[in-house]
Amino acid sequence: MKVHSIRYSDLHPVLQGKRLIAFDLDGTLIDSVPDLAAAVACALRELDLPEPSESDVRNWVGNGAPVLVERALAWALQAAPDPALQRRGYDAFMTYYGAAPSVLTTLYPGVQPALQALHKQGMTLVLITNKPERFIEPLLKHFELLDYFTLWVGGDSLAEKKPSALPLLHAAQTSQIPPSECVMVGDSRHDIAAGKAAGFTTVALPYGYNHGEPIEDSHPDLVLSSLTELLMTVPHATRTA
Ligand SMILES: O=C(O)COP(=O)(O)O
Ligand SMILES: [Mg+2]
Repeated sequence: MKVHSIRYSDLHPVLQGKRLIAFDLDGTLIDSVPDLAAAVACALRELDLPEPSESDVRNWVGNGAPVLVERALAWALQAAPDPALQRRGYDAFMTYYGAAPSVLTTLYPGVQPALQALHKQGMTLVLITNKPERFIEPLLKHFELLDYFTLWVGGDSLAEKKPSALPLLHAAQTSQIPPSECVMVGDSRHDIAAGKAAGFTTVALPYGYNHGEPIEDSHPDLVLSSLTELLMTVPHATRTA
């Protein structure tokens, strides 16, 4: 038996029979913590409170902006913030972050070519983040990714956010693709929990923000080291006798 020819498949086997891929944003496509941390620090300074470090903020990202601000205030006060202070902190954070959401933020390696290739393959790509909706479009535009996505959902777009299945089911339903043909790709336990609850296949990336825990603990279907592995070239040996 000898190897007659080699063909290369463009897609990872986990994408076999799949038509929709839902991507998380923070910690999956973009390393946004430097800008988030800068905005949190400015907001706390405005309230005459101590400023957390970037690595503190890294552990607080994942449950949306209100919870990020609440965690920062609780850290600074060593107690839960009252609603009035939470409101002031949130408003200040939103103003500072809105003014500079992509100054220090970078795209993770391989993201652009992976999205471009998946889009070219005819995959429906959607974005599901817990970040407030108003920041999504400017960020996708800044990184020239907007055209790859047919739909985006923010943490404040619907009645529930990840780990709820709701935003994922909304994306599947809007795209008229059954959950069994959908994949959730993300960096945090909330992405994996939401994906499982929605009946999506789950793919995790270990380089983002997961509250300091290994993403393997959430038991995703697959862990990849970068998005380019979704396009892993697999040699197929066609054998002849
Ligand atoms: O804003 C957050 O808390 C996290 O956003 P993500 O869902 O894109 O990771
Ligand atoms: Mg994330």
